[in-house]
Amino acid sequence: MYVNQVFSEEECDRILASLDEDKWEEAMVGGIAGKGVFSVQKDYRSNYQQTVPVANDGFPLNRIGQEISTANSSLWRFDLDGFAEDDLPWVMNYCRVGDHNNWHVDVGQAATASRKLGFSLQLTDGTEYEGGDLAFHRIRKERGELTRKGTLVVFPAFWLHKVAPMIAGHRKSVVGWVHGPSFR
Ligand SMILES: O=C(O)CCC(=O)C(=O)O
Ligand SMILES: [Fe+2]
Repeated sequence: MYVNQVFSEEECDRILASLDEDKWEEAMVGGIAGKGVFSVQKDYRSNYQQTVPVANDGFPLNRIGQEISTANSSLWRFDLDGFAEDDLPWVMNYCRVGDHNNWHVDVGQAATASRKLGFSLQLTDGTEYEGGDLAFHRIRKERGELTRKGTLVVFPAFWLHKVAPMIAGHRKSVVGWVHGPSFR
C-alpha cells in the first residue's frame, strides 16, 4: 500500500468547496452481472456520492494521477493507461450513523474489469468522525496513519477492503481507479 500526504488542508477545502450539495446520490453496488446493472443494497454499502468536480487546470485529478504513477513505478509496476472516462472518481460522503462499505474488492466485470489501482484521498480528518475507518484485509495500520486530511492511499484494485460503519461525525473521501490492460 502507498500512503502519502499529498494535499494540504487548504487544497482539501478547495475540493470540498467545489461540491454541489444538490448532487449527492445514494451509492450503488454492482458491476457483476453486466454493464449498467447496479442497485442500492444497504447491507453491502450505504453512503452518498457525487462525481468529483475537476477544475480547468485539472485539479485535483492531475495531481492524484501523478502521485499514483510515482507509487506504481516504485511498488507494483503494473501497466497503466490512466483514468477511464466511464469510471471517473467519486467523492464519497459518509454522513449518517451506520454509513459504511462492507468487505469488497474494486475489480469486477464490465466497467470495472480493467481497474488496476484504487485510491482514497481523505478530504476530512480522522478527528472529525468515529468509526468510518478504511481498512485492508490482514494489513494492520494505526488509525491516524490513513485518516489524516490530505492523505492519499493507493492500493491494487483486487485487495479486499472496507469502510467501517460510522458511529459519529462525517467522513468524505475522493475514491477512484486507474485502469490498464488486463492482468496476464
Ligand atoms: O471511502 C473510501 O475511502 C473507500 C470507499 C471504497 O472502497 C469504494 O467506494 O470502493
Ligand atoms: Fe473500494
